[in-house]
Amino acid sequence: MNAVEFINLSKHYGELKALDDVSFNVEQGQFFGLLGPNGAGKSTLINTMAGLVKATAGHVKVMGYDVVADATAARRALGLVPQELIADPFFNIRQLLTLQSGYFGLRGAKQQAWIDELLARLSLTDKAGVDTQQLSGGMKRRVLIAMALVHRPQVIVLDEPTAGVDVDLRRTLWQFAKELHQQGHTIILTTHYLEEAESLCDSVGIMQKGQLIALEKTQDLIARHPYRHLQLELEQPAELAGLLQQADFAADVFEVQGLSPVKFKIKLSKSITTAQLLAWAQQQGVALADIRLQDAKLEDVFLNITESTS
Ligand SMILES: Nc1ncnc2c1ncn2[C@@H]1O[C@H](COP(=O)(O)OP(=O)(O)OP(=O)(O)O)[C@@H](O)[C@H]1O
Repeated sequence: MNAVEFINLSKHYGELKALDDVSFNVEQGQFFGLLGPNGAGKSTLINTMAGLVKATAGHVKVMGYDVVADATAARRALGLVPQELIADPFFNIRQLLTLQSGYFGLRGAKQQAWIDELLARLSLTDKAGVDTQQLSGGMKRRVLIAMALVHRPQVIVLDEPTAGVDVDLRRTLWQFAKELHQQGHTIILTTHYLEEAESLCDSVGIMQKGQLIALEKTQDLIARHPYRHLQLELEQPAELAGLLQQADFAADVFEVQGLSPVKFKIKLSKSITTAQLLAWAQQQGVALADIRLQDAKLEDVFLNITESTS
């Protein structure tokens, strides 16, 4: 089953197409990364899903419920952790979470037990009685997460949750997100930290200029990337770029970056083998102190895709 369906979704602001006929699905149980450069349309897509932005055309369904026609059911299935806290500053954290529970008709001891668990998991237990206006930025971020999860939504959306947060909160957050995912929740994450996306997300979608330009399992997307990087350290300084231009595999060498007179970073085709490189170095009389081949990372793939389509 699909957790979220985006169906021919468009959002125009005058001439600007913030979303331009976007169609794709996020399957139930996925940890999905929504990536894209600034202004690509990620927040617009998420806000449309949460019913905060009205689409110019098209539909969004959350757990089968249309976010406009079945707004209440769709809202109940979704937990959005926004980038900023928009809440009454004069409530303390527990009051805020109890109030939020009330919006979903959730009351009683069982709900208070869940609020206690959320507070504990997000290291907020000590602060439960503190007014939100007295909280630091990182604490407010924790409250936002608790508010989004208070009704145990099936689909959890984390919109740039780690922008500007400290290492501790980052770890807490990822650990919690992984556990929620293991418990069967679908997680949609937008982030500019591609290392995080690579390690957490089983699938990613890449947006650019309001369109979806890639949608794939993270590992398949990385495996399809034609390049990798070679780190070379030489015993003696040498004009490596010139020598590589003469090699019979020169057409597969894309970039030679000198890090020092003896250290080089080379972008090359995956078709070149280590054996080929060693044979070439020996033939040229280039003595190697160290050789390291590094497969592409999600960041390389992301830059390659977004640069080639911009
Ligand atoms: N309320 C609005 N009025 C006019 N234009 C808007 C509005 N909201 C967003 N836009 C424009 O829509 C485009 C997509 O913006 P959006 O915030 O969805 O991008 P994003 O991918 O989330 O970017 P970022 O990574 O910077 O958060 C941008 O060009 C933005 O300026």
